Amino acid sequence: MSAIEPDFLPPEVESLTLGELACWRVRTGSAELLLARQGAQILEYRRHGEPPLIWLSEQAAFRRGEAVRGGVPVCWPWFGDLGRNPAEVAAPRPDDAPFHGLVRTLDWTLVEAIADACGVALAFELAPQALPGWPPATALRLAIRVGERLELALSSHNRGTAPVVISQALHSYFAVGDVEAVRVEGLEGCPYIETLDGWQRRRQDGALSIAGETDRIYLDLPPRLTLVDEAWRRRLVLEASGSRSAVLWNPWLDKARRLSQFADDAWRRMLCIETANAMDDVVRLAPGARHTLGLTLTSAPL
Ligand SMILES: O=P(O)(O)OC[C@H]1O[C@H](O)[C@H](O)[C@@H](O)[C@@H]1O
Repeated sequence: MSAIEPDFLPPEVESLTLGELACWRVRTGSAELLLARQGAQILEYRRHGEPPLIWLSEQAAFRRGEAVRGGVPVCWPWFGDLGRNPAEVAAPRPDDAPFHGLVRTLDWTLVEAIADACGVALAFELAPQALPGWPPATALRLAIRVGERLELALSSHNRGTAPVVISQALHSYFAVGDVEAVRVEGLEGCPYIETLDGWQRRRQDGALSIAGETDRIYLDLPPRLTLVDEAWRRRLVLEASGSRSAVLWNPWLDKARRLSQFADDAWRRMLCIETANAMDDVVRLAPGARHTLGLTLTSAPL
């Protein structure tokens, strides 16, 4: 695994520094992507002449050791509170287990940046030994393809001799015109865990509208979810692979005031739909096995 030297980046990829973070801006004929080395975190994605698809907080702080609010933080090798995960995920438990795992604040290595007629392909890697306190030898690679659409593929490869169980998420913050005028289709009839009411198991009735704080883990999902945005007259289509679960999150008014890097009224402009492997959908990797969590994002006018 060797890092790409800045001189070998294609002209579509520009290095820049935002606050304390090394970043890249990728410009293709159809879209622009901003991303940080820390966490291999996508910060923003927009197609030319359109509002952003992936939201970046107006109060984003670009600090070392802290995930940037917005974009697509990678949650791995556990999602959320480790203590809430199935016991098999919690097995190699570090003493101080941060929320959303270990990798969103580490520096990944950019190992690939290739431009072609359709866009730009990038890949980041994180070596197994990068995770002190978490012994399983599991290598991570995040492949990103940016152009007319955005494609993400997060691969976990168990290079050790013991099985590894992980939970994870591509914690995508989607930009919306007005969260009170969106609905999410594809969840109908699916079971979910209502984390705001004792982690009870419930079942979704109809499409989901957002009318208050929302923090749910949906299970048994179909591959396609659609975010219908009436205010911006567009639909975002999320095609997941290697995943049957997703976390739907909006902090609403009260939690917005408690969140870091988040304006009091920013809840109205975002909705997280986090393509995941969570709870019943955790990933079991036998020695030598590999799993890829994928998301393809497209959008079309309503
Ligand atoms: O503030 P963070 O650690 O980035 O977490 C932000 C959010 O992530 C997920 O969506 C969780 O389900 C939420 O409960 C949490 O508030």
